[in-house]
Amino acid sequence: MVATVMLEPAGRCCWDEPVRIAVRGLAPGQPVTLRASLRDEKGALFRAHARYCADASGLLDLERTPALGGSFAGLEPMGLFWALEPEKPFWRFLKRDVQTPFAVELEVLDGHEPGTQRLLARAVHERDFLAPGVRREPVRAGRVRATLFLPPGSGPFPGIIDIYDIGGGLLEYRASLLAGHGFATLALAFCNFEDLPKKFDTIDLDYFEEALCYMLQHTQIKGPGIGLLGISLGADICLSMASFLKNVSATVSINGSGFIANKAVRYKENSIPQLGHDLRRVKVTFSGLLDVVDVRNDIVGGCENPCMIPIEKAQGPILFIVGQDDHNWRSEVYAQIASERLQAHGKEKPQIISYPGTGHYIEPPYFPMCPASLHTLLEKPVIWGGEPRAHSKAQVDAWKQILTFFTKHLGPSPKL
Ligand SMILES: CCCCCCCCCCCCCC(=O)SCCNC(=O)CCNC(=O)[C@H](O)C(C)(C)COP(=O)(O)OP(=O)(O)OC[C@H]1O[C@@H](n2cnc3c(N)ncnc32)[C@H](O)[C@@H]1OP(=O)(O)O
Repeated sequence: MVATVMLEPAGRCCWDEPVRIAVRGLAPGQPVTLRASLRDEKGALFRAHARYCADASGLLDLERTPALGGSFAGLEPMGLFWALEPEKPFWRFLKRDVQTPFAVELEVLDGHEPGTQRLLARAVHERDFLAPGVRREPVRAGRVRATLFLPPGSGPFPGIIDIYDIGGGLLEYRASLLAGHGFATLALAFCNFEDLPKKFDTIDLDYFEEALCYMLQHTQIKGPGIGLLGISLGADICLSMASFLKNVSATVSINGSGFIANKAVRYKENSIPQLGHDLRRVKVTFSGLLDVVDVRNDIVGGCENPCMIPIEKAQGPILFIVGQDDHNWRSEVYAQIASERLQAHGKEKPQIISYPGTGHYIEPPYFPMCPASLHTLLEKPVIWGGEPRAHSKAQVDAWKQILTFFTKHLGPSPKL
C-alpha cells in the first residue's frame, strides 16, 4: 500500500489554527521520520523533524502518537511547526507579506536513521495570514503609516491598534490574524518605515493619538473606545497611550515593562523621563551570546518611581501577558510593580497571566520561538529566553486569553 499524508483541514488553514496530520498506508509498527520545512520571504530555511512508529494498523496520527525524538519528543500534534528552527543563526521567524501563505513541506521518510531514508510520501500545507474575506488596506493618513485589516462584512467591528517593538518597520502578521477573529486591526508603524524616522529619541504620543483618531472616525469601526495590543517597547507605548489618551477601552501588554526605558515619552505638557541603563551589566552567556536582562537601572521608589507610566490614569482594564523567562527585561517583576501601582492608586488588581519557561517574543500560536537574534540597539545577538515547548504552549494560551479579553471589553464582532 502507498503511504499518504492526510491533513485536516485539507490543503490550507490560517497560521494560528491547528492542523491534524496523519499518515495512512504504513506497515504495522513501521518506524518513520516526519520532516517539515519552509522558506521565509528572505529565502531563509526553517526545518523540524521527529521520529515516530505507526500503530498496529499502519496508521500514524500525530494527535495520538507521541514523537520518539528529533526536534521534540512526546505527544505534540503541532510540534513540526513550533519546533521549526532557522538554518541561519539568530534568524527570527517573521511573515513579511501577509497576502501570501507560508508553504510548509511535509515529508514522510522510511526509518529513523538520518541520511539513508527513502521518501515515502510528501504533502504541501499552506498556512495563511489572511482569513477568507479579510481586507487589507494600506493607511497613509496625515502622519500615520499603517495597515488596516477589516474582517469580512460591513461591521461595525471592534477595533484594535497593534504595535511591535524597537526594531520598527511595519509587521502585519499579528494584526492580519486578529482580523480573522472579527477585530478591525491596525498594524501601526512608528519608526524605520517609509518616511518615518529611522531612529528616534522621544516617543511622541501625538503620533499615536492621530492613529487612534483614525480608528475612531472609521465608519466600519465600533466606538466609543479602541483596544491596544503591544509587545515589548510596543507594550509600553500602548500603556502610555492608555494613560494619556481618551477612548482606549482595553490594553494588552505582552512583556512590556510599565517603565520608560531609554526613550522619553511626551504628550502635550506631560513627559516621562527615561529609567536609563548601564551597559556594564550586560552579561555574556556560556554560548558567547549577550544577556541584557539586568541592564536597566534599579527602580528606586518602586511603583512611585518617576519613570513609571501613570497607568492608574487608564480608563479601561489592562491585561499583562508575561514570560517568566523573558531575558529582555524582568517582565514578571515589572507586572507585579504595575499591579502594586494600580492598587496603590485605588484601582482594581489587574489580570496578570504569567507563563513559565516563556521568553520575550510571545507571538501568535505555532510561531517557532526566537531564542536569540540581533538587538537593534546593541547591534549584536542577544538571548530572549524561553524553552521551546513551554513557550509554544504559552503562545497558544495567550492568544486565546487576548481574544477573550478584547471580546469582553470591546464587545463581540457582528455576526456575518
Ligand atoms: C544599547 C542597548 C541596550 C540594551 C537594552 C537597553 C534597555 C532597554 C531599552 C530598549 C527597550 C526596547 C524594548 C524592546 O523593544 S526589546 C526588543 C528588541 N528588539 C529588537 O531589537 C528588534 C530586532 N529587530 C529585528 O528583529 C528586525 O527589525 C526585523 C527582523 C524585525 C527586521 O527588520 P527590517 O524589516 O527592518 O529588516 P530588513 O529587511 O531591512 O533587514 C535589515 C537587517 O535585519 C536583519 N534581519 C532581517 N530579517 C531578519 C530576521 N527575520 N531575523 C533576524 N534578522 C533579520 C538582517 O541582518 C538584515 O540585514 P541584511 O542581512 O539584509 O543586510
